[in-house]
Amino acid sequence: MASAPNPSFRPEEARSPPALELPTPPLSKFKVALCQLSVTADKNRNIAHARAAIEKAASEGAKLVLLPEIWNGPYSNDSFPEYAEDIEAGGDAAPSFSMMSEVARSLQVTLVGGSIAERSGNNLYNTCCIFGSDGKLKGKHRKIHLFDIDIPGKITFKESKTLTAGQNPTVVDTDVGRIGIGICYDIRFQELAMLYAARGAHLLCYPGAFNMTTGPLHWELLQRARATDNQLFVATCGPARDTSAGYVAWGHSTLVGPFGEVIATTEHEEATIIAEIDYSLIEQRRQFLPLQHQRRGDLYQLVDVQRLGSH
Ligand SMILES: NC(=O)CC(=O)C(=O)O
Repeated sequence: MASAPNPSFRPEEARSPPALELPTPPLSKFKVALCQLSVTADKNRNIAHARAAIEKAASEGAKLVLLPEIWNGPYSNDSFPEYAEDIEAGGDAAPSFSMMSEVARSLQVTLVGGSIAERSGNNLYNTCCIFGSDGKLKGKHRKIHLFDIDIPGKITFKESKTLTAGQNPTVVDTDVGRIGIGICYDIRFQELAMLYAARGAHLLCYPGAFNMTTGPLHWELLQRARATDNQLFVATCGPARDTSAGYVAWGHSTLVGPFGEVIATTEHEEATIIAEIDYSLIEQRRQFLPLQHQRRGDLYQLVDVQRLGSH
């Protein structure tokens, strides 16, 4: 049955929530590095290894470097407490954190530091630290959606056994644009990506370690969906696959452009992808396909509760 047109519909009021203007970043065309690292049980080795990968990426011209989810130790509930760092205390209590800050400053790169387990009081979080090219902490994203799944005969994992969920979406302004951050399972929640787009993000970064059951079906699909729906860049970075590990990661770190196109990707071995991001493509794609102006805000709305709360 055909429905009657909504007489109160005004296309110009239909964006939900009102999209912010895309800010002009200091750099709008630059190289990004996705460091798909091998991870062992030796934390000191992992830290030195990550540092060497960041240095190599910077020497090849990368201005933005991404690390994988949980890169300083094994991805397991048994390991999270052992490898966790007290980021607020810093220094010896946070050697991974200190290395990232120091290397970002000395190489003058923006660093989306994958994630590490963070200890804060009695809680543990799966936390991504984002450093500016001056080495200062620009933002800290605690994984909002914990990875609790049970696919019988395939994979059961409950991050909530040891981890606490973060409470805040994270958008940071950097030399290389406005970046929205999610960690792995966060990529499954389109509302978060839409919120970041509405807040003017150019790029969404998801450090992630999908697995051998969901990875083949969902990993690339979700990245391309987030990029296509929101018409922005999406970058992901996972650990290299270790088939002897308790949790076997899918790998396949990838950069996707605002038309849903895979710009660069890799398989499951250790690798660093260096690729170019050109933000002028965002405006171009949005002109070709003006989704922001065609949303039916009279029929559905995304509510940004943090922006509502601040008024
Ligand atoms: N490991 C994760 O957080 C997510 C994942 O593997 C999945 O969503 O599948």
